Formats: sequence, C-alpha cells, structure tokens
Amino acid sequence: MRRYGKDADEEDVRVRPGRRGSRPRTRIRPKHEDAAEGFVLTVDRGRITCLVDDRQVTAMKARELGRKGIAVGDRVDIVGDLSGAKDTLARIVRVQERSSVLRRTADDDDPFERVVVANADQLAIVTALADPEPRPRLIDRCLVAAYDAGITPLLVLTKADLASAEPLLASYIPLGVECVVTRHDELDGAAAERVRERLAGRITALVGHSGVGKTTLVNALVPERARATGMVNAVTGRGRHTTTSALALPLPDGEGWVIDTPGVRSFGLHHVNPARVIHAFPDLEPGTAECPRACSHDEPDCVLDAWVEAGNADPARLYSLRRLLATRERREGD
Ligand SMILES: Nc1nc2c(ncn2[C@@H]2O[C@H](COP(=O)(O)OP(=O)(O)OP(=O)(O)O)[C@@H](O)[C@H]2O)c(=O)[nH]1
Ligand SMILES: [Zn+2]
Repeated sequence: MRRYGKDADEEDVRVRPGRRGSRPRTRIRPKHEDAAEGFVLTVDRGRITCLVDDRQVTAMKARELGRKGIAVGDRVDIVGDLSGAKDTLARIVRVQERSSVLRRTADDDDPFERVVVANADQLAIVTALADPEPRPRLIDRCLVAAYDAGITPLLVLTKADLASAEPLLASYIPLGVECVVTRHDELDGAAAERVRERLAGRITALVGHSGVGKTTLVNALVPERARATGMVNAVTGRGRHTTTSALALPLPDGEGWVIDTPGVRSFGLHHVNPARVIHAFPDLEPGTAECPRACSHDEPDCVLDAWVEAGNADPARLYSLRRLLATRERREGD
C-alpha cells in the first residue's frame, strides 16, 4: 500500500473546490508525512485492527480525531509502530474520504446513527427461503438502507433445498434487484460460484439475521476465514469473533472483500432521506420535478400518480417505491 513519503507526488495534493466557495484546498499533512495507509478490518471497543501492507496492525484513534468514528472498511492514515508485532499499538491520524456509508439506527425512533460499514459498493442481503421464514419487510428495509447509501443491493436467497425461491424472486426481480439463490449442499460448487461472480472486485457488506446461513456462506467464500478470524482473535484476545463489530475478510486472489456484519434483527431507518431512495428509481425520478418541496412521494399532493397515469412509467414501479418508503414506518414484526 502506498506510503506518503517525502516524494509524495502531485496526487497527494488534491485541489478541489471547498464546500463554500472555490478556494483551492490542499491536503495538509504537516505532522504525519510518514503515515502509511491502512484498511480497517474490525473494531473492538476502541481497538482498531488494520491491514497495513500485508500486516495486521492494532491501532487506536488519535485524540486529534475527536469524536469522529472509525468504521470497518475505512481507509485510514496510520502512524507509529506498524510492525504488527504483539502488544504494539499504532495511531490512526486521519480517516480518508468515504465513497459510501452504510448507516443504521438501532430503532426508527433512535436519532443516533451508527456507521455499519464504510466504502462498501454492494450490500448483500442474506435471507433464508425457510428456517427461519423470510421476512420481506426486513428485506425491504435493507433495500432502503442500501439505496439511501448509494450502495447496490444483492439479494442472496439461501436454503433453496428447503423451499422454492419463486415467490421472493417474483417480488424482487421487478424491483430491479439482482438475486442469487444458494443451497449449502452446492456451496462447494455451482452455488458458491454464482455468488463469487457477483462479489469479484467489490467491497460487499453482508447483512442478514441470525440463522439464515451467513456464516455457512462466508466460510464457503473465504476459505481462510478461520485463519483470518483466528488472527483477529489473537489481536483482540477473544475466543470467538464476537458479534459487536463487522469483520472484513479478503476474497481469495485479491478479488475484493466481504464484510460480515453482526446479525441484524432490525434496520432502523430514522436517517433515511426519500430523495436519496428515489435516486435508485431513475425511471420515476424525473417525475418528481413538480412534487411539493420535501414531498415524501407517499402523500396526496405527490405528482407521481398523475405522472405514471400519463404513461411515463410503469405503475408497478411506483407501487414498489411506495412499498419501500412505507417500510420507514415500523410495524409489528419488523
Ligand atoms: N437446509 C439448509 N440448511 C442450511 C443451509 N445453509 C446453512 N444451513 C444451516 O442453517 C443453520 C444456520 O447457519 P449459519 O451459517 O450458522 O447461520 P448464520 O446466519 O451465520 O447464523 P448466526 O451464526 O446465528 O448468525 C446451520 O445449522 C446451517 O447448517 C442451506 O442451504 N440449507
Ligand atoms: Zn412526490
């Protein structure tokens, strides 16, 4: 991974317009010229495990970062002892700009957002077709979170040996969601290959509630999982990777990352902005131009009904959008 040394090239001095005005801004790095770049693999109560070159380095957040959080998937600038040797502790001095942020609130009434994963470009929503029964509203909530974050969703339907995937496929293919169906007795062959194809070269966050077969899937995708988990455990001193933090695992052959997240029971959507969700519906988005300010697109004054009636888009798509937006109101069983 690139270090920022004395010969830092022009790329390190990015000139981009400031938020207000066009004053060029440089990345000022007076104190930490020698920082290396790290990739955050897991976070455990303030201890952050990063990959620096090919070493796992344990680090803490530098005080100068204040309350800024560090999430799995973050790219960080790191200084100090980078040997990765036991009992060493490096310091993270900067969090690089994120390309995406997957957030969730614990609950819909909870204004406190947690960043689940940074920099993911895909969200794999793992759902069993049976045992436990699929929960379409939870799937919809995960979709909303993905669209809100600008992350492409992928629906992974497991346990196809127990039940047919048809009903769920019929509900999600019209939404434009990519789906892949797996069964564990095929995970050493065709099923794993189907998933792998969709993960190659990307950073994929995996979510799903307990028992859906997420671990089984990850083990098939990342043969070194046991080893990788073992290494992280050596650092955190725990017997088993606990479910408090996400964990980034490298796909074989440097083909991308899967980020396993702790079992998701709910997906609070307090932070969701309908305008960002509708961005995932490019066929409907132009129709919102005449909507009232801050239209929720699910209210009487919304012009989308008339727009769709005029033949500009498929009414089923508007129905789907509204179904998703409605998941922001929690109901029994979510
Ligand atoms: N029939 C069937 N069972 C499966 C399949 N995949 C996983 N299982 C079983 O489902 C159970 C749960 O699988 P896990 O991989 O532990 O599920 P998980 O989502 O990681 O669950 P937690 O560890 O609780 O978070 C295990 O008993 C698996 O053997 C499948 O494709 N078909
Ligand atoms: Zn509207």
